[in-house]
Amino acid sequence: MTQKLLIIGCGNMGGAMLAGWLAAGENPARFAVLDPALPEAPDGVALYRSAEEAAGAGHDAVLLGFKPQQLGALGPGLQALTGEGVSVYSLLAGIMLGQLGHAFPHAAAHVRVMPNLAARINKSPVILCEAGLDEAARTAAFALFDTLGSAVWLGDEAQFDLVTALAGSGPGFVYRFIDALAGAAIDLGLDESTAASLALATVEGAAALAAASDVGPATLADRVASPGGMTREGLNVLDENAALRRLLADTLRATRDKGAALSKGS
Ligand SMILES: NC(=O)C1=CN([C@@H]2O[C@H](COP(=O)(O)OP(=O)(O)OC[C@H]3O[C@@H](n4cnc5c(N)ncnc54)[C@H](O)[C@@H]3O)[C@@H](O)[C@H]2O)C=CC1
Ligand SMILES: O=C(O)[C@@H]1CCC=N1
Repeated sequence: MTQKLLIIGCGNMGGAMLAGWLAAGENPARFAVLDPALPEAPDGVALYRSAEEAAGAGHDAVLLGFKPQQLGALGPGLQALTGEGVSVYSLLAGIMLGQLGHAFPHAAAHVRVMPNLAARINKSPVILCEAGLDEAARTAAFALFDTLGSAVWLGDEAQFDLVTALAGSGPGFVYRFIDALAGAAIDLGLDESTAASLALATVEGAAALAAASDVGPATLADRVASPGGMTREGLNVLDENAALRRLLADTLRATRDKGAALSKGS
């Protein structure tokens, strides 16, 4: 079981995860941060500015939270922090288990971890894919990340970029949808603040209802569309030639394919 986790790069995503763990009641002393630019760490969490300083953290796992493009430059300087007995958890989009193994050859295990920003409120799916964990360590890793929402193991690493597009990048697409919904209402004559608050409240309520419901979103959509009523006219626009689905397929494809480019260093 991970006793102490050193977060290397604690920006938007690493910071959201740390906030989620602390909000769930984890002991701050279980965490330490290595980040040269973070202004301050939460109370009780040690903050180191260099790998040399962080060598005293007493950690048994690291969470890589810097940019994938930095792996080549930063990897060699992190060897002393990723030695025998240390598990490497990586948030680096596109970077494959084999590349992590090559970059950190002495680590006990390598794990790809894909959360999203809702980790901050313990509502993130967290997709996991590993090499080298024994059964007890797998159970402990799952429990650690499940605290941030709902962890799930992915058996086929070839699908990791696709699930990254869906669940890691996904909030970005949902935020665009909220803005587009509000923007469309503004275009049709509603004032800005009414449009923004109604769009957000509608998406929040609809998602919460879908999550609590024993029927799927398609059935719920049909329940919204009263026979002969207004909603069906709008659904028809979204459904014509699978317009929305095709747009989202293009969106996920472009996002997924960037993962392969990142793994090649671009
Ligand atoms: N932002 C998101 O929603 C998600 C991001 N990710 C992954 O998380 C990682 C970080 O992304 P963001 O948090 O968005 O970026 P960010 O730019 O907000 O955070 C990166 C952090 O790395 C730190 N850093 C830079 N150089 C460093 C060094 N030499 N040593 C230690 N730390 C260093 C920066 O100071 C910064 O705090 C990326 O690999 C990304 O693929 C994964 C899932 C979702
Ligand atoms: O945009 C990115 O590359 C990262 C990965 C998933 C969400 N943010």
